[in-house]
This record gives sequence, C-alpha cells and structure tokens, in this order.
Amino acid sequence: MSPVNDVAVPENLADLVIHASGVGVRRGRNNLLADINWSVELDERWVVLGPNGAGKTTLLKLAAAEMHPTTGVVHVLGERLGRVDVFELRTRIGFTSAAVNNRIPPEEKVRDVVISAGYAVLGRWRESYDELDTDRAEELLTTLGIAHLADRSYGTLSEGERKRTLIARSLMTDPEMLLLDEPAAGLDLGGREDLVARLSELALDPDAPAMVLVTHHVEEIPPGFTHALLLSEGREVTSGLIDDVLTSENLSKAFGQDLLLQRSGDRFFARRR
Ligand SMILES: Nc1ncnc2c1ncn2[C@@H]1O[C@H](COP(=O)(O)OP(=O)(O)OP(=O)(O)O)[C@@H](O)[C@H]1O
Repeated sequence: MSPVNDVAVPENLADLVIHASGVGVRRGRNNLLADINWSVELDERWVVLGPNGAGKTTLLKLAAAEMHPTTGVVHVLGERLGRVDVFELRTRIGFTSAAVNNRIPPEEKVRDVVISAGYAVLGRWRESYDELDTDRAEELLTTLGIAHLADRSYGTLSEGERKRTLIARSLMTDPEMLLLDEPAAGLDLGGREDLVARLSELALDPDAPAMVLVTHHVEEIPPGFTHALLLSEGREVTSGLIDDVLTSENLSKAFGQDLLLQRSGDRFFARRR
C-alpha cells in the first residue's frame, strides 16, 4: 500500500475492479455500512450474503457508482468515486436490480430491452440498430435461454424470464463487472434452479466479467462463485474464499441464529439446528 492524500491505495489497483478502504455510509443516525475493507479482482466471482438490512444493497450501489461513501474511499474499475464522471463509469458496469426492472416499459419488446442497453437507454429510441448490436443481443438471448421470447413484450414475461432478460441486458455492453442484486428473488423453485444454472455457466466462463451477487440464501449461490463476503448490521462478519467463509459458524454469526450449513456437490443448503 502507498498513501496518497492520507488514503491507502493498493499498488495493484489496476487489477482490482472494486477496492473499498475504511468505507462507511451514514444516513441520519443510521450506519448503513461501517469499516468495510473489501477488494474484488478481475477474475473473481463474489457472493455478498447477509440478513435483511445488513447493508448488501448499499454496498452494491457503491460498487455500481450509484452512491458515494460517507467515509473512506471506494475505487471502482480503478477510478476513485468522487473524482470520476460516474455516468461514464457506469457504462462499464452491468447492474441488475428490482429498481432497473421497475423502470422498463411493459410494452417494450424483449430484444429491445437487451439491445437498448448499448445506448444507455430504456425504451427503444432508434428505428434501427447496428447489425453488430443485433447479433450481440441475439447471442445473449440464446445464452440466457430466452431467444424464443425476443419478440414478446417485457410486461408479459414471468418473473424468471424477466430476470434472465435483465441479465442479458446488463451483459450487452460487455461490462468489466457484473453486479446482481438478488437475481433469484421471487422465483419459484424451477425458475431459481434455472437461473442458478445460467449464472453458474457465466461464473465458470473465463471470459465473463468479474461478478458480485447479493443474496439472502446460500441455496442461490451458483457453482463457480469463488469468494464470499458476509455482512451483518452494516459490518463485515468475514470475507474471503467461499470454502473458508461459508461455514455453519460464520453463517450463524451473520444471521444471529444457530444455523447448520450443508453442502451437496457444489451447492449449499442451510437450516436452523
Ligand atoms: N436513505 C436511508 N435512510 C436511512 N436508512 C436507510 C436508508 N437506506 C437504507 N437504509 C437502511 O439501511 C439498512 C441497510 O439497507 P440495505 O438495503 O443496504 O440492506 P440489505 O442488506 O440490502 O437488505 P435487504 O436484504 O432487506 O434488501 C437498512 O436497515 C435500511 O433500512
């Protein structure tokens, strides 16, 4: 580490997609996050896990350059938040969340939901797109298993189909980092399993961008994810390699209950003891 303007900046900053040092977010009297030190490297796939209100979405908003820390320093894709044009930075980040879902016009065609990401708009605004863009959108729709829905309007899709459309959209710009906020929320068992399988394929693809996935449920962790950060009440419980972090003891600490974590193959399951 070398200090720059009293801030410790790691020497390998160029290899880090996220670097948070001493980060806190405060709203009124509430500490949404406190003392967060966290780094994500280019080839890592992180799951951020914790109970309701732990600060997961707040952390993801920092990573998405949609919020600034109150204290500490956040670097995203090598740029320091507060000293960078966030609109430009956001074009390098794929981000899916319930908020993005709510902004999509229901009459929008699925193909256009995906393709319009390249133009940073919601709602198709051009009569024609480049052939390259059209091809890329078709490829992503196929990867996510929704090519047959390309001409359907977004409002007619099931929850699972919408989630997959949003992931395809967030990959359209070939982002350097993919942020997924509770992608499996609201899905039935089949929908969840299908999404977990698609995300696992992405996670195992060496050409895919760095990924950070927020969830409450260990069952939703796709095989291929490499690291985990456990949060509770705005603070880190523990973080590191997924096999070291995901233990009954750590999970019990994060969720404030006596939990038993079990593995079956490359999946995780948890229940109260
Ligand atoms: N603008 C705000 N003012 C005050 N408190 C806030 C504000 N935004 C969020 N909070 C609180 O901060 C805490 C962390 O919120 P956050 O959405 O990051 O948690 P989370 O871990 O994503 O929760 P969930 O799993 O329920 O989605 C919550 O207690 C929330 O009520």
